[in-house]
Amino acid sequence: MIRLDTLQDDFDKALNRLTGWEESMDVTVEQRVRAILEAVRLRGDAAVLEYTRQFDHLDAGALAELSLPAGKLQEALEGLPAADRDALEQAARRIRVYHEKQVAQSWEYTEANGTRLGQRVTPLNRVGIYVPGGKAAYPSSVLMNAIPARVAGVNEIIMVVPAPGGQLNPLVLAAAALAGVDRVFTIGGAQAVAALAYGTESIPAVDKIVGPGNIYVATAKRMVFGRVGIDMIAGPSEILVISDGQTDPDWLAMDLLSQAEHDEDAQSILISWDASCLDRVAAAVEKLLPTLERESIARKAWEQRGALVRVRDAQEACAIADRIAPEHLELSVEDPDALLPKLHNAGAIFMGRYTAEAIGDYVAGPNHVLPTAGSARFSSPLGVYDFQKRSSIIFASPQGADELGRLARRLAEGEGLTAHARSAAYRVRDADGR
Ligand SMILES: NC(=O)c1ccc[n+]([C@@H]2O[C@H](COP(=O)([O-])OP(=O)(O)OC[C@H]3O[C@@H](n4cnc5c(N)ncnc54)[C@H](O)[C@@H]3O)[C@@H](O)[C@H]2O)c1
Ligand SMILES: N[C@H](CO)Cc1c[nH]c[nH+]1
Ligand SMILES: [Zn+2]
Repeated sequence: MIRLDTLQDDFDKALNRLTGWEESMDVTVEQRVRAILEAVRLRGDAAVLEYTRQFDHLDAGALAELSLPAGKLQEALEGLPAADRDALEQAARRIRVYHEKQVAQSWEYTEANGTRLGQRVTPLNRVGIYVPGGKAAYPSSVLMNAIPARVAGVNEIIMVVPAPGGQLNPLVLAAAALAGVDRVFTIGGAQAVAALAYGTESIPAVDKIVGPGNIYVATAKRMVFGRVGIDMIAGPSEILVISDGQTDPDWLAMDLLSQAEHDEDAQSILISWDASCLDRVAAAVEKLLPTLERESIARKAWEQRGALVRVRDAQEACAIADRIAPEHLELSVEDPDALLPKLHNAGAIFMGRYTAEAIGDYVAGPNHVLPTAGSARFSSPLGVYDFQKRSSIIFASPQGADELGRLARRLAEGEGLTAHARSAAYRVRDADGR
């Protein structure tokens, strides 16, 4: 963990070192991912099987063996303890209700000359959803990925999830049944992203890949963008807490650790203008770390990428948070609404002391697939809009063709594009279509 103070001389440099980790990222990650993508592109199923053996210690003779039949998903749902099923169903319902508000509708308007202009919204045809599974199982990510896709009306949802050593949490399968996933392959990492992007003998290429993952997954998605759509860079988790020093330090420490326990690459930052708050939370983190099941992951993340930042006031805290653009931003202060107008860059904002980031991870309703690594400056949470696309609609009446054709011809001539000018002019009354 690093301690920073905005009053120190090298504050800017230190903050950049802390958060600009993509630039300092081991170049071998990029090289390794590139090699995996290329192997899958050229050798399809065989390469996917090799990497699955290597990274997930899962041996299969053919990729078909890594495809889960729908019956198995339903069986998992029916076999859940009642309390688990109830929690999953309540989460699914809340996520669906929230996302239904995001549905965009087609629209159209008509001009006086009969020209009609509009935008047609249609769902994507086939999407790939990545559900992480290397260090932990994420049934919640199944719901967060698949429900907005279903709400948008996507035709086919193909899910990939690694099953290290062949182990798969039944909640993951049950969530897939509940959310209406069409096909599941137990593959993960860059090889799964490549299979979805390029297609293999057994896995059809998709139109877009969405979902969170570790640095290998996030890098692979970035590299296949263009060949397929992607939602965003949703890499290792991040939390930034702004505290006024009045929240129980154990609460704050556990909020920081909740994201640290995801991954050694996760990031947890606390910002406060109350120096004693930083000390109390630092002590609470040390006290609570040994109580975690995933202590070693959380400790590594806290040691490598954790930070306690002292600022002069709330205004400065917001300016720094905006600069970091964290995935999750907790405003653990008396009046979070007063800070909101000063904040622009964050995947999700958790308002007030009682709003633990963890409820957003599971049940609040908004999506937990969120931009990381500063990409909240230009990306949004995963949503129904990621699964819808828009086509412009243009209908010209004879009178509209006449009026707009004259203008278009003029502008086309200005560009020296004769065919454009004549194409428009053919529909202009009394024009000779020169
Ligand atoms: N930003 C978000 O919205 C969000 C949401 C949920 C989870 N997450 C993040 O998702 C991640 C989940 O990570 P995970 O590791 O548990 O699961 P994962 O499924 O993302 O990664 C596991 C895969 O990584 C690949 N891999 C591991 N080591 C490798 C190596 N040395 N070389 C090449 N490939 C390798 C393997 O193929 C393996 O199948 C965490 O970082 C978590 O913080 C982010
Ligand atoms: N915090 C993660 C997003 O960074 C989502 C998650 C799923 N399960 C627990 N947490
Ligand atoms: Zn989490």
